Amino acid sequence: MRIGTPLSPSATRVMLLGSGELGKEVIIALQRLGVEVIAVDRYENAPGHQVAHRFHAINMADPQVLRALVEQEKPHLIVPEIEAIATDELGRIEADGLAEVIPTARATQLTMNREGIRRLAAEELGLPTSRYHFASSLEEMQAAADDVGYPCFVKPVMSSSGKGQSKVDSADDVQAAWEYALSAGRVNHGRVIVEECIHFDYEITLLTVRSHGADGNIETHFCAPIGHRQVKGDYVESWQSQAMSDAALAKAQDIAAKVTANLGGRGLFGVELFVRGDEVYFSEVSPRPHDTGMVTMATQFQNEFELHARAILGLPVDTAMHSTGASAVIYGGMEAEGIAFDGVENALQVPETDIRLFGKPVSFERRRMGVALARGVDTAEARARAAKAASRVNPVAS
Ligand SMILES: Nc1ncnc2c1ncn2[C@@H]1O[C@H](COP(=O)(O)OP(=O)(O)OP(=O)(O)O)[C@@H](O)[C@H]1O
Ligand SMILES: NCC(=O)N[C@@H]1O[C@H](COP(=O)([O-])[O-])[C@@H](O)[C@H]1O
Ligand SMILES: [Mg+2]
Repeated sequence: MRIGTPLSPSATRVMLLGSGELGKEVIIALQRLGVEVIAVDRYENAPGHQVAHRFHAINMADPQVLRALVEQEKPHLIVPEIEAIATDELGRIEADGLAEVIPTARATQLTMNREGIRRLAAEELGLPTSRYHFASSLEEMQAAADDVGYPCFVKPVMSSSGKGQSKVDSADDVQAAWEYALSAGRVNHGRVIVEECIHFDYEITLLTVRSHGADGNIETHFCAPIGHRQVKGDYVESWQSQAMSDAALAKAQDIAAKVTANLGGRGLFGVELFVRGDEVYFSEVSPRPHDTGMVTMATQFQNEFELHARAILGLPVDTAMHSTGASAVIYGGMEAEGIAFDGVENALQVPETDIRLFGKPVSFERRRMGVALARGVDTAEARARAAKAASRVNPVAS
């Protein structure tokens, strides 16, 4: 792959589909390697729009609109950053040789729908997962919940960041969970997954990189496991590395290697796993950088965004850590446009900390607007520092 001067005809051109906080960092990493980047999102002034060579605000779920933009911009690589994209059209774009989809169009199709990735993992690859059923009506969901038992989790088949997800404690809660899934899912698909609750000791994201080795063959590299805590299906803090038994780590890496090998292509994947004792359960996988992986901005020589950029460009990668660290989310805390933040100077008084404010133009109560990063001698110190720094950043209406 040739990397030329950006905007020159010989430069590698990359189109990000989705340009939130994760895409913004990928764009910066790509630009540092001399790549020309076009940032696309559903709204103007998305975080990645603010740092790209060019940007567009389009409905990425509309196949014709997506196709027209790809034909206009002629990217060499398309890098999906969210799930809500016309992935079937990505398949046609790839098949027609218009651009290469990262990691593959098939991977984006399988992972945008929980049914695709869950059936692949559990039924084709035989990986351990929670017991589950899919349901398309309240009656089917009731039967599914009764079968997997209570408590159980209900999620729309197309959703992320916990949207539309409920923990159902008893049969009395089933109807409310069905209605919530239908109303809050990303796309109203009328279909949900009902999952047995795994009573895990801890959960991890295993960042897994598929990249070219010196001999040109694809190699699989693992980052150290990232522990995290979720509230209502959305991450609030993460740390690296999560202590694990050798047996559990080996199982986690084996699961991650199998699922990413099947999805194929090059790039970084976030493999989500639940761990109980030495048992490891596959939960889901993002074929792209992961929100909990923002901690790698404090802990690794090459953070997850740089690893993704390098892997997709066919460059060497190094997943080593230099420090123990943690991340803690900064929320909008209000519904307002163009908010500002007080207290950054107090936050940065906490030793070995840093912050990233994403620059989202509109704030919601629970919208992730930034993240605090911290290092420490151990994960307890790093977590306490990250949480303290995050708590000192106060959103204010401007
Ligand atoms: N079967 C389960 N057993 C126990 N906990 C679960 C189960 N399913 C989900 N959870 C909890 O809810 C969290 C979010 O679930 P999941 O990752 O499926 O949602 P999501 O909407 O895809 O979120 P994201 O896009 O942020 O990954 C998990 O990280 C875990 O803490
Ligand atoms: N769990 C997936 C995830 O964290 N995705 C990240 O959040 C952005 C959307 O944020 P928004 O909903 O605030 O627009 C996405 O663009 C991506 O960066
Ligand atoms: Mg998840």
